[in-house]
Amino acid sequence: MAEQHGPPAVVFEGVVKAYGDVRAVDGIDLTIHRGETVALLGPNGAGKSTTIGMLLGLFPPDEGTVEVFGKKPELAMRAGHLGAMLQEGKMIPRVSVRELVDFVRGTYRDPLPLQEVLELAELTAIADRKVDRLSGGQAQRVRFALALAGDPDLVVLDEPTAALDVESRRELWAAMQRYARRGNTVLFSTHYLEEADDSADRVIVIAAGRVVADGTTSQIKSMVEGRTVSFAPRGGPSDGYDLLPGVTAVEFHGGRVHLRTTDSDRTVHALARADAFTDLEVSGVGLEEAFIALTHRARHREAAPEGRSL
Ligand SMILES: Nc1ncnc2c1ncn2[C@@H]1O[C@H](COP(=O)(O)OP(=O)(O)OP(=O)(O)O)[C@@H](O)[C@H]1O
Repeated sequence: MAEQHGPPAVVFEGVVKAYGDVRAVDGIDLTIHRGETVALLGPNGAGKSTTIGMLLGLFPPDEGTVEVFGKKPELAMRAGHLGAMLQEGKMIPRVSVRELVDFVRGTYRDPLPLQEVLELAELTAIADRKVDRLSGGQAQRVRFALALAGDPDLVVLDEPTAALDVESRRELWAAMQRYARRGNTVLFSTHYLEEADDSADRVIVIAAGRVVADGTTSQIKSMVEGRTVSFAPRGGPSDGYDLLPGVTAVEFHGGRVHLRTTDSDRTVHALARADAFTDLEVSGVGLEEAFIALTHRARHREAAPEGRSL
């Protein structure tokens, strides 16, 4: 992480945004420090785009405050601190990559040199090509170049690799990492833990409008790895599931006990010795299950802050 001078890159405090009855963002607090590369990870409809929209000052929160480098987002945007690459965004046809990038540079007070933008976004070789003749991956790198043109301190990318093939993803991430290595701050949203793992220092997991986990990729991965052992407890749930070998989390839903475990063999052996179950199932923990479990846990903590004892 770069040395900290001045206010953090991003601060959200108690931020809420609702669309009718849907609380798209439901009380988010977070701080992103200068120089961090942060992934906002979450399933469809988690609230990632709404969070990013408020961060860019596209619309205000209903409650709470958002600050970017200590300023309101609109002011940070106007001062050239922020560059954005959003999900949609048509490009003007019939101009070359170089002309388009140069045109957008011209709208900023203190832009990056043209060659530097083209190099950072790996566009030098295709600078003379018309923008309506590009592959999906190349067009996405042009959008990335446009986000960098004003030499922003923070660049925000909303699902930048959606609909890209593997090679185009790799090229876009390489471009993003080159920019981050200059000491800039990067925030991107994604559905994929692998992308976060390859490119981010930190992962903020959002589900149902809340931050449900925040840590390094290895911390987040350890929540996702392992297996779930679930069963109907014989004679009703009892105490001490959390003391079984390998068990890292215990949840109750649908009349069943769900144990997250790092060693399902030993967990199942211990349960069998205690003759504690019927209808046992062992399954891997995918990202979707991890999101659900994390969301469930966040809600549970809120409903019973002292936690449920077994
Ligand atoms: N303009 C809108 N009007 C009504 N509901 C909206 C609007 N924008 C978002 N929502 C709802 O708010 C919730 C959060 O949506 P958001 O787009 O922020 O999620 P997301 O995490 O970015 O999802 P995705 O990964 O699918 O882009 C969803 O339930 C969505 O349907």
